[in-house]
Formats: sequence, structure tokens, C-alpha cells
Amino acid sequence: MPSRPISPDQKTTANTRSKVVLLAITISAAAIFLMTIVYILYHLWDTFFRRSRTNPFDSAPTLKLQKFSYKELKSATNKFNPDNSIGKGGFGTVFRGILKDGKSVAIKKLDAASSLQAEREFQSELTILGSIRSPHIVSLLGYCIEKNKRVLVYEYMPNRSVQDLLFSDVNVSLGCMNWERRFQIIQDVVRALEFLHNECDPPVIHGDIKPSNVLLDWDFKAKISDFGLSRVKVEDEVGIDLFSQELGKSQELWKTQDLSGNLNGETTPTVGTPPIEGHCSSGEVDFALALQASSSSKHVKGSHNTNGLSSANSLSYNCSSKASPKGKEVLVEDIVGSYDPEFSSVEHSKELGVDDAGEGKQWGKDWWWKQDDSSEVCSKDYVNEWIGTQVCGSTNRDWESSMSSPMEFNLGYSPQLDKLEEEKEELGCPDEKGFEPKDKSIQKNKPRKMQDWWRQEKLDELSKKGSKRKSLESKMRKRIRVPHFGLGRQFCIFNRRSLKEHNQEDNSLKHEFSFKKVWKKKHTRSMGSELSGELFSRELSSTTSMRGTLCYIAPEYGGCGYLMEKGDIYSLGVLVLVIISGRRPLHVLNSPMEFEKANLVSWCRHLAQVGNVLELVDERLKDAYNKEQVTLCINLALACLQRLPELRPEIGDIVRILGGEMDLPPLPFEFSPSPPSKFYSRSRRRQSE
Ligand SMILES: Nc1ncnc2c1ncn2[C@@H]1O[C@H](COP(=O)(O)OP(=O)(O)OP(=O)(O)O)[C@@H](O)[C@H]1O
Repeated sequence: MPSRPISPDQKTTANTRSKVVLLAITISAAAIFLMTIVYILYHLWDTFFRRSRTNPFDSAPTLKLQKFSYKELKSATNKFNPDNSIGKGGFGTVFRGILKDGKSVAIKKLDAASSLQAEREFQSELTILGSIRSPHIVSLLGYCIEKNKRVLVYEYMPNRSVQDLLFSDVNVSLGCMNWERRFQIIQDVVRALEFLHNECDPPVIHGDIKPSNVLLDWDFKAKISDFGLSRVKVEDEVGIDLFSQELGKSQELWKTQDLSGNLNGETTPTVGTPPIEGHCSSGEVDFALALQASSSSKHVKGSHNTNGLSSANSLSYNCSSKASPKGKEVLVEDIVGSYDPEFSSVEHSKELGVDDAGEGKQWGKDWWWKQDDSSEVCSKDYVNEWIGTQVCGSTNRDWESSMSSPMEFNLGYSPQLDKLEEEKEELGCPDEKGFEPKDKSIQKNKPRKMQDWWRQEKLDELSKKGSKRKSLESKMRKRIRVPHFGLGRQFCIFNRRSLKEHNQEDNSLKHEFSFKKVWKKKHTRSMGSELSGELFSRELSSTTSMRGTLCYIAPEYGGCGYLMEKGDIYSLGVLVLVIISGRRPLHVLNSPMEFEKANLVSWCRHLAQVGNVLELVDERLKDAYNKEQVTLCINLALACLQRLPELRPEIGDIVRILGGEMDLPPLPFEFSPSPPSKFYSRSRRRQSE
């Protein structure tokens, strides 16, 4: 059958349809093309303009780290020959190496045995340091991962670390560490921190600022190294978690209580160090602060000694309330008996002996400022007192009794629990068994008359703690493990990072304390019987824990707090004092006359109070320094060392202050030459009325 011919109309319709389809395809393609161009332009704009700050993670792909083979690095260091070793850290040895192209590098070989923490450091260095470039930061050039071998390759810093230079007499006498150089180093470190805190997005917190992490290049330009403990700040992170909660409480308390404990309803002018009740939210050792509060007063104890138990409790309660799969575990016995945070609540003014609370007592808070008056105080006394108060978690009184009757540290003993009992005794609080104070003289000796409101408050608090105490006691007996975020115990355990300074120290007269040995002994035998000036004079203190380095770490970081910028600022304060004085933060010489200078931060505060900060300056500098610059740096350091992070200056302000573009904010009263007396406070009050 013949096919029907296609009509012209049908042809036209078909043509029209194909044209429409073609047009649709063309338009779609054009739209896609346009959108692609718009996307590319947006991306370019985003890269070049919007994100002008350094984003460590975004920029990571641009910072190509070289991957080395182990063989290559082995040959660069002559088989990791000890002769090429230029330093030893907590997790590995640093070698000088020469690469195939003739370039000098520093090669850090992590100890395989250092395991998890070393791995953490390695990852941290790779992800954070590997992603940032700044003239103020030591560059990470490459790495090697082969089986369990971990090696990092850095730019070589020929003039070693500030630690090496400061504590090597030869170099200083050669003028290596003259004032100009020291000032330059301070400025360089400040700039490095400015880069990390303000120019990186998100900000990077170093977490371990100290002299051995400040390295010097050919021109003695300082650069920060060692990002093993650093972290990147999470967006919108407020940072001060438990601390700020306690801070709120303490500020309320502070408003209602002056130095003598009286209710006055006004804010006391000394803002730097409110008596924080339970400030340290964990049972961790608040070493930085503990060191500053070098001895405690029985009087202070009278007003704050519930903290011991509260700290132990707060760790278990706070942490369990936040329990997460990430939570690690810590033995209750590691918490209880480790630290008495009453030292956290010690006002610096008292610490410096501003008030008369310690008068007439053998171990008043100000005892070590009075060495000249007491020829009986020797290094042994210092050590006993200090260790007794700071490490055992007992106060002076406990320590004194432990000295006469050495006790074992075991599950059955908890200084905090004992203190609770004692406190109840002092307050005349009947316990569950209807306990009444046996010795009425205890009450007579109370350092201050407590107002009824305060007493009532205290009793309420104690009865609350009594119930917590019961559960804590039963946990202790069962050795129950309390979940915790991997923060508490770490601070107390002195791991393998350590005592590097010890090796470098000359074995002559200059010696420092170590907590490591004491800590070990704590678990094995009576401490009191073992302590002697001899023993401690041989040990050093700059031990790095998993959370930072003793003496440099900020007080708030010792208590479950996040590591924040202000933590770096605190460490910077200590570093500045170390650079100016040429002393370590805890530096006890054998001479009793030197005791008052043992704790650098406390000594500096004392000097600031008496208006003589220049006494802190390294004697080796003789008079060859700029007094104005030194005074500015010391005052700046004191501002950085304020206990409340909020009061410490921001790094941007520090840059401006050092550059002379901004005045130093007024220091708290406790650092001023004329601290406010009670009279002053009252007269001020009357005026304001
Ligand atoms: N890039 C480098 N160039 C030259 N020397 C270096 C370099 N990196 C480290 N060192 C030297 O090696 C030493 C050890 O450094 P490392 O970072 O391993 O440990 P640390 O920071 O001193 O101690 P820790 O790791 O316990 O905090 C430094 O003090 C320094 O003297």
C-alpha cells in the first residue's frame, strides 16, 4: 500500500519542535556556563578578599609538606647519630640534619615508646603547624610516617632556644643575651602570639609557651615552636566553662565580703584576686597558682577550707554530668588527696603579707618574706612547708601533724575529708553522729569572727557536702573509677616529657625543686620523713605534663577549663619575667637568703608592691638595660599574670602597649606600691556614701 505523503504543515511542526528543543538546550547550557562563571568568580572573591585571615585548614592544601622517607632522614642525620643531637624534648630527640640538597634542617624523631601522647603531638604539629606560615613561627617543612616511626622536619634554628641561652653563663657573658636582644625576643614572641590569636582564623592557641619553645634564628630573631599541645579554637567557643560558672559565684561572694570577711555589700577595690569559693573545679593540681601562693595561712583556711572536698566532688559531679564516650577515667584516689585548692582562693595581698593575719604564726602566709628575721628557716623547712601545702593537698596544720606522725597515702586517707571534719569542728557543726567540738580552744583561735550569715551559709554548705562526702567515701572504698575528660589526672601525672632542664643544669649551686619525685613518693611512703633540702636541691621543676608545662600553665587551665588565648597570655607573663630575670619560675638556691626569690611570680609581685621591680633584672646585665622598657615589660607581665583570665590584656593590646601606642592599663591594687588598707577601703566607702 502506498504511504501517505507528509503534508507541508506536518513538516513545519516538526521543524518548529526541533528548534524549540535546540533553543532549550542552548539556553540551559548558557545558564550552566554562566552559573559556573559566577561560582568561580565568587570562589575567587571568597579566597582573595573575604578570607584575608589565615585559615589553617583552608590553606592546608597550599602548604604542601614534603613527605620524607625514613631512609632519607636517617642519612641526613648520619643514622641519627647522637653527635648530631641538638636537644631532647619530652617525646623525642631533635637532630641537626643536612638534606640531599644541602639544606640544614632540625629533625625531631619521636620516641616510639611515647605512644599516644607522642602521636597526638605528631598529629597536632602536622595539622596546625603544618598549615600555618609566619616569620614568627618555626616552619614545619616535612614529615615521615613509616610503620611506628614518626619524624618531623623543621627549619633549622641555629641559635637554639631562649632556655639554652638564658641559662648558659658563657653566652650571656659574651653579650648574647643583652637587654636589647631580650627585649627583641619578647617583642617577637608577642608578635607570634598576635599572629596565632588574631590573624589565624580560627585562632590557634599554642598552649605551651616557655623558653625552650622559643627558638632563635641566625639573627637571633625569635620564633615559636612546638605545637604539640596547641589547638584550634572552635567557632563561637566561649572557653571558660566550669571556671566561669565558679567565677560568677565568686564574684557574687566577693561583692559581699571584704578582706576581713565582713558583709559590706560593696565591691572591694582589689579586683585581681577574689576569694573564689571552689574555684578550681577539679581535683587537679593548680600548680601555677599553687606556686604563687607559696604558703598558706591557717587564717585563710578558716574561711575557705571547704574547697578541698568541693574540688574532689566537683570533678566527679561535674564530669559525670558531662559524661561522654570520650571521657577517660581517673581513680578517685588520684583526685582526693592530691590538691587543696584553697591556694587558689588566696588573695595575693595576703600572700604578700599585706594583712597582719600571719603575725605571730610560724607559718603565716608571708613567712618567706621574713627570712631575714628568722635564721631558723632552712631549705628543709621550706621544702616541707611547700610540699606539705602544695602537693599533699594538706594545709600547714595537716602537714605539721603529718611531720610528727608520718602517714601513708592510701585509700583510707583523704586530707579533704579530714578537713571537712576539722571544719565542722571549727564551726561547731554537729555531724551525723551528733559530734560536738572537743576542743573549745579551736574556736578561740579562729582567725576572724564570722558573721552569723556567713556561719549559717557555711553550715548549709557543709551539710550539703556531707552527703556528697558519703558517696565519695563509698566510691573510694570500692575504688570506683570516675569518668572524666582526660583532663584531671593528666595534670597530676608527670609523664615522660620532662626534666630536660635537669640534664642541662650545671650541678653547682643552682638547683630547683621537682614535683615528680615527690609525687612518686606520695604513693609509696611517708613524705615527711623523706624530705630534705638535699633531696630537693637536686631536682628541677620544668616538667611538661600532658596539659602544659608546670609553672607556665595558667591557673584556670588546671581545672577542666578549655585552653584559651588568655592561657597563652598567662604563660607569656611568666616567660617575660624569666627573660628579664634570667631565672626559672621556681628557682631555689641553697642560700636561705634567696628563698624569697624562689618563686619568681610571687617575688615579682612583692617587688611591685614595694615599688622596686627593677630588682628583678638579671644581675648579669649589670646596669646595661633600659629602665623604662624593663619596667614596662615587668608591669605588662604582671597584668598578664592576673588570675582572672578576663583581666589579662588581649594580645593586640600587648602589641600596642609594647609599641608605645597604648598605655598599660592600671595594675590591680595588690601590685601597686601602696596597697589599699582596710582603712582605705572604709574611707572610700564612706566617701561614696
Ligand atoms: N627547629 C629547631 N632548630 C634548632 N633546635 C631545635 C629546633 N627544634 C627544637 N630544637 C632544640 O631541641 C630542643 C627540644 O625541643 P622539643 O620541641 O623536642 O622539646 P621541648 O619543647 O624543649 O620540650 P617538650 O617537648 O617537653 O615541651 C629545644 O629546646 C631546642 O633546643
